[in-house]
Amino acid sequence: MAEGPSLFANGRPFVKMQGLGNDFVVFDAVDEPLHLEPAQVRRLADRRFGIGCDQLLLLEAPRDGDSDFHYRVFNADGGEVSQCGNGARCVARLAVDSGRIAPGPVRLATRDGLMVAEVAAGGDIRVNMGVPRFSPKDLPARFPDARNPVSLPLAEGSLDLHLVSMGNPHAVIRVENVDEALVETLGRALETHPAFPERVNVGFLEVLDTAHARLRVWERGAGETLACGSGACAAMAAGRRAGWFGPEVKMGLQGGNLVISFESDGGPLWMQGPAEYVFRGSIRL
Ligand SMILES: N[C@H](CCC[C@H](N)C(=O)O)C(=O)O
Repeated sequence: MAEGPSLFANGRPFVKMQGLGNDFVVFDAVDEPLHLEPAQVRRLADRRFGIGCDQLLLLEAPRDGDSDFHYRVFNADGGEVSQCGNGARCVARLAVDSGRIAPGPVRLATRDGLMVAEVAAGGDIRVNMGVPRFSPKDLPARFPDARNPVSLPLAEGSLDLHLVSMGNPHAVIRVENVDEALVETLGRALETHPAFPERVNVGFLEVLDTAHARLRVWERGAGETLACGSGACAAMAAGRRAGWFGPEVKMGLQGGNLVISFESDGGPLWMQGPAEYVFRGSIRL
């Protein structure tokens, strides 16, 4: 089919990828740096006027000797953030397939720290998501004291919020049944609550047993997604700290399952799950 030469000439190549339905537009900016304004990110993420995604990811050249790549995350609302777990699996897959590095672990540096990803048996990707942090100031979150969970007064009662930072802020709420959780109503209200100066991702966690749970996440800057990798890690960390979980949990999200495990008590969290290509293309920015 004739491509309509002028329409696609000089477009910037991109790859569309997804992890359990959390979807991404990925630009490989290792050899050719790319600067995007928030308005450009919003348009690229728009499912009618752009390509469409929950987050836009940049794979960049390393900025230090301790990493193979620098990894940047932008939410659909155009804001740059410091972590995206499902996205880390996708850029790790792209990095391995790009042939730029020898087979083996991929060291991804973010604004918040270093993550190591590797291809697991069966083709999934495993990512060391680092050590979860529980001090409200790490999110940041402003509450009268450093207690965690915090009880947030609402018109119809109060909510226990389990606060976790995975490099990005999460508030986890335990619910009896995720299918009946008020994900949009509460998610939207909490995302922009003044207690969270940088806003917050809101997880709704249904504990099935010490090794199984279900989770829905209202994501900062993207709304409810089919899966949230850092949200699954935050929910596991909160549940482990509260005594609900053992050292490994199969976390059931709308888009599928992630396996989240602690390497040791107080140690880093590992997240394992799929990372898939959807299509590639080019677009004039
Ligand atoms: N909305 C998140 C970023 C993406 C997180 C999610 N897609 C994941 O897989 O971790 C935030 O603002 O921190």
